[in-house]
Amino acid sequence: MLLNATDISRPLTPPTPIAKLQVQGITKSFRRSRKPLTVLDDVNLHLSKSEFVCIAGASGCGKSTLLNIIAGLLPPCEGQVLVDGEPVPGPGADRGMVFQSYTLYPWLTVANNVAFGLKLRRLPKAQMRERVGYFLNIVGLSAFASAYPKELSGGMKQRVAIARALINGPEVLLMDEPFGALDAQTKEKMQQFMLELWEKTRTSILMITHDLEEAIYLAQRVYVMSAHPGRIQQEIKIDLPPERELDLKLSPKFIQTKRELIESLRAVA
Ligand SMILES: Nc1ncnc2c1ncn2[C@@H]1O[C@H](COP(=O)(O)OP(=O)(O)OP(=O)(O)O)[C@@H](O)[C@H]1O
Repeated sequence: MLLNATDISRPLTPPTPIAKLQVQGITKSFRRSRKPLTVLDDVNLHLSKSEFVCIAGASGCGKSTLLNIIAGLLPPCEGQVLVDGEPVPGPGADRGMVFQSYTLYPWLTVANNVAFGLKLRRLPKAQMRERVGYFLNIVGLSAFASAYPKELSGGMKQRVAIARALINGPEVLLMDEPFGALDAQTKEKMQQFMLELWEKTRTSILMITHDLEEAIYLAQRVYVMSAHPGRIQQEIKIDLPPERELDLKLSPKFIQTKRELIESLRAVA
């Protein structure tokens, strides 16, 4: 279902009474050649509890900038980010982040990479071991606890990064093109893995992707961003069953949804 943005200064779908994540009026400018460049202009969106939402948009429209602001890694010029109705002043354990590039520490084992955030929180060792074991099991890497990142495939590295983000019990998992560097087959496996993970954990997930099929396959809603400046232009509700197998990608409804999304992206190009 395609919702047109008649007034982009307002959120397209009103958030549930208290959204898990709310982005209100975010504007961001950078200085380029001594002139201000507005990259994001009055961006509003929300993520409900246990929802999986994707953001799609042309390269350079400000998706990563937006996600970095939500993560608290960049300050906005205007606007605010709220988690459970509370404004967040900077980075926090309530928002876990997974980046496109592999960000594991090469000198640490898989288990120690996953445990890294917990070590900063000085949890007791036994509790730490138990939590690491639990999340390694969730991402299917129990057998690789003692391996080093160089011994892992790209998909396995991203599963470690996801476990590392989840172990801190974030309210929201933020993912910036996490499978962008993977080959098509591994990517499909990771998409299935993400759906299984989401079913198991019901974590609220906000994910950026260039891949329209990926967005439709994974998300319940897709925000389409326009560029120069970056704005939320449209919101597409993905009206597909919650249980999704790969064959769904060949169904008429999936193809129709993809067509809507392509047209939506063309309209904002
Ligand atoms: N620190 C910075 N200083 C100046 N300009 C920046 C900075 N960071 C991002 N930009 C500019 O902001 C715009 C948006 O960049 P951003 O990386 O957020 O886009 P994107 O939609 O994530 O792109 P892609 O899909 O290619 O990753 C680009 O024009 C980029 O050059």
